[in-house]
Amino acid sequence: MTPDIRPLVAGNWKMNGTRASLDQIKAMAEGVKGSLSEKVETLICPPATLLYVATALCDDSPLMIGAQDCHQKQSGAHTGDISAEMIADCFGTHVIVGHSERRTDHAESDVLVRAKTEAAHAAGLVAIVCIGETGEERKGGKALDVLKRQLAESLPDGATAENTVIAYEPVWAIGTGLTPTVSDVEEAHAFMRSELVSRFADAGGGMRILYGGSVKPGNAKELMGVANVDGALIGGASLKADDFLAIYSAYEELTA
Ligand SMILES: O=C[C@H](O)COP(=O)(O)O
Repeated sequence: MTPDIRPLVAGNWKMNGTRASLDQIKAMAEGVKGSLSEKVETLICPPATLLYVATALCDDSPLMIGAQDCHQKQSGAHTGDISAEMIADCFGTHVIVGHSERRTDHAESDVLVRAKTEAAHAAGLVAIVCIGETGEERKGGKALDVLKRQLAESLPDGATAENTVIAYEPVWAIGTGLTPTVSDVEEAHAFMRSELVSRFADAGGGMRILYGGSVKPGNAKELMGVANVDGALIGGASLKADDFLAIYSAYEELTA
């Protein structure tokens, strides 16, 4: 955690979820209604097909709804894509950009991620910008170099603590059940914080830096308690309300 930064517990449903899964969002929306929500923000990013109906379900809940990607342009001939404006039009508040699965499956570069981040900002959305090294890069001692490059090239100059969240997701930890050691997480987050402060000054000091990669109810308290870890970006464990709420509840003790 970082003093004075309100953590964000965010779920990324990836290509999972149909209308039948809306019950889980309903349960999450109810489950986050207590007083902890004043200290910790929550967000679920379902597939785009569920975005509009999911935001309607969260009308009277602090649970926010976001999207998993956006196109860098406002509109036009881009079959299959959705724009940041469309997400805002569905009452989405956030959009994930540069997830490693997008970088790999769709060859997305840092330059493109930066353009998508700018598009998100222009539409009034918070961009959750994902970065992280591969297993090979970590083994080769290059993890921090990769983070430095991705931060420098994926973030636009207009990034602020209000419009941008960083999500550090070591690629080798995603969906594998593996997590970095606490000291590796601490080192990576301290490094990202110093990079952000050196480029964005106070805004960099206030930007949230989430950890993502095999976050579960069983390891949430330990990971979320690390210095400069300002929340989580959760994949598999965000599909079920019980797991998501158990991770969120780790903050009961952390913020006590
Ligand atoms: O966006 C979420 C991450 O890719 C983490 O996924 P995971 O929690 O299933 O490892």
